[in-house]
Amino acid sequence: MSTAIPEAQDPSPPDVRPDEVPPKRRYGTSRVMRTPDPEGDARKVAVLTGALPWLKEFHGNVVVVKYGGHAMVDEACRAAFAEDMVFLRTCGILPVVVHGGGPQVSSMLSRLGVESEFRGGLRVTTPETIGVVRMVLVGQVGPEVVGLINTHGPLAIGLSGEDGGLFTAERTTATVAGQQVDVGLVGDVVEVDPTPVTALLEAGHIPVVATVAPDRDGVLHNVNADTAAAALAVALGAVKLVVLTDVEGLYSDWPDKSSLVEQIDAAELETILPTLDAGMIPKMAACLRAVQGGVQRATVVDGRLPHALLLEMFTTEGTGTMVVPSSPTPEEGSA
Ligand SMILES: Nc1ncnc2c1ncn2[C@@H]1O[C@H](COP(=O)(O)OP(=O)(O)O)[C@@H](O)[C@H]1O
Ligand SMILES: CC(=O)N[C@@H](CCC(=O)OP(=O)(O)O)C(=O)O
Repeated sequence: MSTAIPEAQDPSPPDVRPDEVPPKRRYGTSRVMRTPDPEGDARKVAVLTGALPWLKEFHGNVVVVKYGGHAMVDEACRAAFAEDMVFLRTCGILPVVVHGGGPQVSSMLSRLGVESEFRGGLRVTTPETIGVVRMVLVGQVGPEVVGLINTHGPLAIGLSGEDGGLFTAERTTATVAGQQVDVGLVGDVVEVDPTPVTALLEAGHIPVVATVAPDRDGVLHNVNADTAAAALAVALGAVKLVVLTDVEGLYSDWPDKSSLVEQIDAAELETILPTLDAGMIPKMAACLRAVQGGVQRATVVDGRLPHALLLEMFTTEGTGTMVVPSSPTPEEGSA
């Protein structure tokens, strides 16, 4: 008995939408003639082969990407961010997104007639405003980030620190001029149960995490997204934490733009941390926490530049500020 060969159907794979059919090389009658461009070709080949060591290094590993609220404002950048996440996943890397949304929370509070106050980079959060923080992060920004990624196919799934016991928070304070000051219902992450995130990764998804979390008594806390991203990166054994924000990186002499720090080790960062200002405090503290917790690299990258993340991850030069573990002292090195 012969098996009937099904008639040839539309050759496009079913998950490619008609308006997204990638440019194809054509064989047969409709050939597109290329203009010879040996220099251009050599550049393309150099970029592709230059990415190989990084593709090998990151393949099969978790990379936590903190997507800051200030990096979400431009449409082209949002689309590039979504492409980058899908690019990583398609390369066999496991991206986990932890999103912020500070400006979006502030704008909602201001529509409700509430002025935002930050101390040491942390939002002063009251029993009245925590509901607004949850509504904006879990109900608005999270689904928007999921939707952006899912224009490429059903990859992203959103969850928050409340889901599946992901985060347990503990009330924390902010540091202002060396003093600990109260900021209300703001938490640090003291426990992570990564199971809900690893289950999504194993199922081929891109988890998108919003950062509100209950404390041990079930009281909801507002967790800074940089802090949560670092805690999650450590718990997942991520190889890298990438923080997308609205500056080129860390300036040693803020706001002097010529003082961009390309690389800093954990010991140096620990020393300068008390001198930092505003939003950079939780951000750099998070990078420090990540590398001290075993994440090999934590980088702060300018999310206003489309595809800065790809540049950072797949080129030797990288971009932004990279935090690396402290080099061992001579005694430690010889031990
Ligand atoms: N030393 C510094 N280097 C870079 N940026 C700094 C520094 N000190 C303060 N900043 C400010 O921190 C901001 C980033 O923090 P934040 O606004 O909280 O970002 P995000 O919303 O991405 O978390 C920068 O836009 C800049 O205004
Ligand atoms: C305690 C605290 O400050 N929480 C932040 C959570 C969102 C966040 O971190 O957003 P960005 O990453 O965009 O700054 C806030 O309420 O603004």
